[in-house]
Amino acid sequence: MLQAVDYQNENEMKQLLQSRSSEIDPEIIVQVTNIIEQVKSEGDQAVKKFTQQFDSVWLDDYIVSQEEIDTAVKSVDPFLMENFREAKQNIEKFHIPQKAKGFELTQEDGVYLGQRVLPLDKVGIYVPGGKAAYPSSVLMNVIPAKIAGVNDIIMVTPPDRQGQVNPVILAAAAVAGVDRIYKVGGAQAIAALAYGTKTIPKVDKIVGPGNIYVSVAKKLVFGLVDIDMIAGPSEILVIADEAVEASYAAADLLSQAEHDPLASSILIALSDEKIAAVTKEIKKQLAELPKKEIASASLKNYGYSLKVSSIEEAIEVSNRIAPEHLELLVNQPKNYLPLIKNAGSIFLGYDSCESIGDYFGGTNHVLPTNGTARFYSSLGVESFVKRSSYLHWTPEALEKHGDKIINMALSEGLQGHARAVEVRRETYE
Ligand SMILES: NC(=O)c1ccc[n+]([C@@H]2O[C@H](COP(=O)([O-])OP(=O)(O)OC[C@H]3O[C@@H](n4cnc5c(N)ncnc54)[C@H](O)[C@@H]3O)[C@@H](O)[C@H]2O)c1
Ligand SMILES: N[C@H](CO)Cc1c[nH]c[nH+]1
Ligand SMILES: [Zn+2]
Repeated sequence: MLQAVDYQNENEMKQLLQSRSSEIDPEIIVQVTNIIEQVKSEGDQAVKKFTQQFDSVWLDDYIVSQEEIDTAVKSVDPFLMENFREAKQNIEKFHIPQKAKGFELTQEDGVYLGQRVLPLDKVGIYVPGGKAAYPSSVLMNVIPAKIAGVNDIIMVTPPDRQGQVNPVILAAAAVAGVDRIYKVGGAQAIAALAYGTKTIPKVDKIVGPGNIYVSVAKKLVFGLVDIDMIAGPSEILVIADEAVEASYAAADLLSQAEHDPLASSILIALSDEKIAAVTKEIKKQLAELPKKEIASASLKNYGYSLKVSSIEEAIEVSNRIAPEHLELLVNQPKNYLPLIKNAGSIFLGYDSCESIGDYFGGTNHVLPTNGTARFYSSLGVESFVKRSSYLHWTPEALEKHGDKIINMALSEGLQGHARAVEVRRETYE
């Protein structure tokens, strides 16, 4: 159920670290490139053609109307609508302080220079269709964009065979404040957002998870537009001390395993007894899960247990793995926070299960996976802004420092750069 790994054995650790990184099938790259090229040249016609081919529905008009949104909102359980609104408030509270401010420096001789922080104008949000519709992901993607001040938030999501979008997704989009919604999914949706069609505007950045066709398309259009990250299957690493209830650790490991057969769940504990108790609990709880086939496939392939001799050692191992979610189910968890270097989001203490962060706590659940927490951060307000710098110089400053600029330009053989300073200085008398 959980494969035991000896973390002091370099080969076993290496295998654990590499176990899910896989090459992309070249045939998929060719197929997605072809879809992108056709959307680029044929626009809406190609979008409709691919929607018919892959989603089995022809749509003359693929804009979601206000009426469809209103009907969806009315159809959703009022308590769930309340939950969305309260979650929104919590997500806003956490994300508002992320707003970066610009600055300006004033120097001698009337020189000033500064940096502005500007929101992106248009952002495309991909919301997966398929079996698992996550309205919580709509909130997590849209709310930071709103706080950043993005002008136009455009959501794309595949239609079902009747040409409809899941009402819960539309309701979450209404709560979050999406500006427009289109019924299109897959690589054709990404291409439409990157190049624009008569119906869909070209955006500056595309965010949101999706299947392999969506991920490959995002990689291929990166550069023409920005993208957030390639969010892979979910991961959780639980560090359990001797005091934690085995049922807590087991439930939390299963909570991510139920997402995907490729999800990864790792338990690090201080004794064989604790590992055995958690494993026993996993078996018990698994039997009661509706998604038991997915969870057990995930645990079979990517479920691991490691025994260490201290919490500090557990954190060292976790830093090497750089998990998407790290739970510290230990006494006095905050004492260990300074030791954690690589983790997408950290959950501190026995009562802080990861699902709080998935839905309601306020932190973002769009997080780096597959070891990329070493260098990527979670989605946030900063994902939806850009920085722009400015500078003002005066004749006094150029008189004083012009020689240095000329000298540096000439050292690079760039006469033209030097000249731009010289022509000005020649006019100062
Ligand atoms: N990290 C997260 O927060 C998070 C949240 C939700 C979902 N996900 C992931 O997103 C993915 C959702 O996948 P999905 O398939 O259910 O929905 P999706 O919306 O990503 O993909 C559906 C689209 O794929 C396209 N497609 C399907 N088969 C194709 C084919 N053979 N060739 C070309 N295009 C094809 C279709 O156009 C269809 O509209 C899953 O991998 C899931 O784990 C991640
Ligand atoms: N845990 C997922 C990200 O890894 C996000 C999610 C959405 N709904 C439930 N969970
Ligand atoms: Zn989750």
